[in-house]
Amino acid sequence: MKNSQMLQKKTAHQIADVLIEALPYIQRFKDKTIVVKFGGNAMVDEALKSSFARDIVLMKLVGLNPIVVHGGGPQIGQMLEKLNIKTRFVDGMRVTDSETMDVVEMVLGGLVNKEIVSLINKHGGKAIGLTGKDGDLIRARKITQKKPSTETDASEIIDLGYVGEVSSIDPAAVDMLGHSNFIPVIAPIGAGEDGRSYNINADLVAGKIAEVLKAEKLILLTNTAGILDKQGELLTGLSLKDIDDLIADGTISGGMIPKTRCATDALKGGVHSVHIIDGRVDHAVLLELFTDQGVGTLLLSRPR
Ligand SMILES: Nc1ncnc2c1ncn2[C@@H]1O[C@H](COP(=O)(O)OP(=O)(O)O)[C@@H](O)[C@H]1O
Ligand SMILES: CC(=O)N[C@@H](CCC(=O)OP(=O)(O)O)C(=O)O
Repeated sequence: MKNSQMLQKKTAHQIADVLIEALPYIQRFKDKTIVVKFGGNAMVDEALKSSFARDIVLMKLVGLNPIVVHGGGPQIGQMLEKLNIKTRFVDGMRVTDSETMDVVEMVLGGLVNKEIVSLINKHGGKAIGLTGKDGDLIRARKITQKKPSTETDASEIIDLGYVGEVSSIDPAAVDMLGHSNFIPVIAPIGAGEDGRSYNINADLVAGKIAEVLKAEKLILLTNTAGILDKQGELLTGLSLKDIDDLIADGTISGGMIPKTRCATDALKGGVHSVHIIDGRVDHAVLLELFTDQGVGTLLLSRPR
């Protein structure tokens, strides 16, 4: 046999090995709901966006029920900059006045949502984009943030404007789509009791949706290898108690705070596992779901 033929044969066998490695995972997760949050920072590279979209299409084709929730923080930031509107964050939350809210709704519900929908469709899926307003999916309530150092001082309450948390989810629309041929793609905007739109951190929305849909897994893609310790080393497995300790000692900060808070809420609400994984890695979602190695940080309600 020629060298090139031998090489081809080896590659074919390697492909077969990979497929067989995936088989027990495909069987285990068949018909299970997997909520995947696609983060703004993991969303800036064209090739990665395309590999993400293909992962989602493959998940659906092999019988899983993927639900995509997306962010778009960097994209909102770019648009605000173009429009000369200043922006700032408090503990990972964007302070959102009425003008900023209009931009958030246009960018998340328009540009970003439709881009992801188009990419999934381009790769053979049938995605349907929703904001929390569609089908009355997400009701929001305004949140206020206290300055951590002066928790008892009422004058230190910071008004974040139109920033919300999820007050309720009506999963009917997502359930209907997910259990048919469609892949729901959700932008994190909620409707307030006052009829206004509220800007909700996408991780919080993903966590609540996972909880309400009784998802098997919640996968949060981000722009780091996972949760890192103070030396920058990846923490591969964490329990609820570990997370509390890491927030208290400042190891987890900034945008990682809402991410881990939503993870703990989801775990307490019955989601089996939460994975914080590196969205900068090609096919990160498939690696997590269908290979023995797993990637990133696995969060479980109790230590293993
Ligand atoms: N312990 C930690 N491990 C990893 N990242 C952390 C940690 N603490 C804070 N961060 C910050 O959190 C960021 C991820 O949050 P964020 O930027 O909101 O992500 P995304 O846009 O993907 O939702 C990381 O890029 C990092 O700067
Ligand atoms: C309240 C709040 O901060 N909302 C976020 C919503 C988008 C988001 O969460 O995007 P990422 O997942 O890309 O960070 C924002 O305005 O940036």
